[in-house]
Amino acid sequence: MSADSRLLPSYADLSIASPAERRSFNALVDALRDAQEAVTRSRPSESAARRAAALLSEAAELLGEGVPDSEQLAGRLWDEPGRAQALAPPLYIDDVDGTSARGRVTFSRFHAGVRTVHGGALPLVFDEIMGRLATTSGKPFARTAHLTIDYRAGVPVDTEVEVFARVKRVEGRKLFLSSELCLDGTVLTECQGLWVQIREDPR
Ligand SMILES: CCCCC/C=C\C/C=C\C/C=C\C/C=C\CCCC(=O)SCCNC(=O)CCNC(=O)[C@H](O)C(C)(C)COP(=O)(O)OP(=O)(O)OC[C@H]1O[C@@H](n2cnc3c(N)ncnc32)[C@H](O)[C@@H]1OP(=O)(O)O
Repeated sequence: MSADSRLLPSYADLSIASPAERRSFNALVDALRDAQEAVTRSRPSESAARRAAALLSEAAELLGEGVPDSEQLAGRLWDEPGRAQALAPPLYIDDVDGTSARGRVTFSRFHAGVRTVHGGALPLVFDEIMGRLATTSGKPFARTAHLTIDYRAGVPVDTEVEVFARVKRVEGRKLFLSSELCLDGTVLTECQGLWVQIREDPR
């Protein structure tokens, strides 16, 4: 995937990894997501569960202790869905300008509560798209200060839904944003958020 700088936060650093390193790391994160989903969907025999656990442990051992967080790639591959970290659902951000953002996400059973998406998984997507909107187009680094979620209807798994976000108003360092997750034009979940631009960039 080629980076579109308009979609990236002002402080995004794409030079953190070479294209080959980015591709191979992203493939690893995809495989991790697949493993999360496969474990969630499975009801393995005792021996299959033990064998799968051994393979996953072997992968963790291969990766070792890791690097300091200032050098990790997870969460920093800005042009990859979900920034190449496996906690949040893979959000594709299609468009961001100074005042609005638009994306798509498909939740899977890994993120499900009872049949519909878990209420704790939805804020991951809102925080991600509003966080991106709060920090693109030359805006300084800002942190989430407050989120309010309204769950209007259950969000289905294995179904692509659209996510929209906009800046409602700016008061000094405070950015008030709103966002909603929609299926076929119906709002399923909505979120109001406050981002505060921090006084000093800690990174
Ligand atoms: C999903 C897993 C991801 C794993 C990723 C791995 C690696 C990542 C690597 C790089 C990632 C980089 C970017 C990530 C991109 C997106 C992430 C989304 C962003 C976040 O996920 S970030 C984490 C969660 N976030 C926090 O960790 C914030 C903790 N907190 C603070 O850091 C401070 O609290 C702060 C800075 C918020 C304010 O502190 P401060 O000292 O600068 O300002 P102060 O307190 O003076 O407030 C100034 C004015 O805001 C009002 N105000 C403040 N708080 C309010 C509240 N809660 N409700 C209502 N009003 C509030 C005051 O009332 C005052 O208003 P007024 O000026 O009118 O009086």
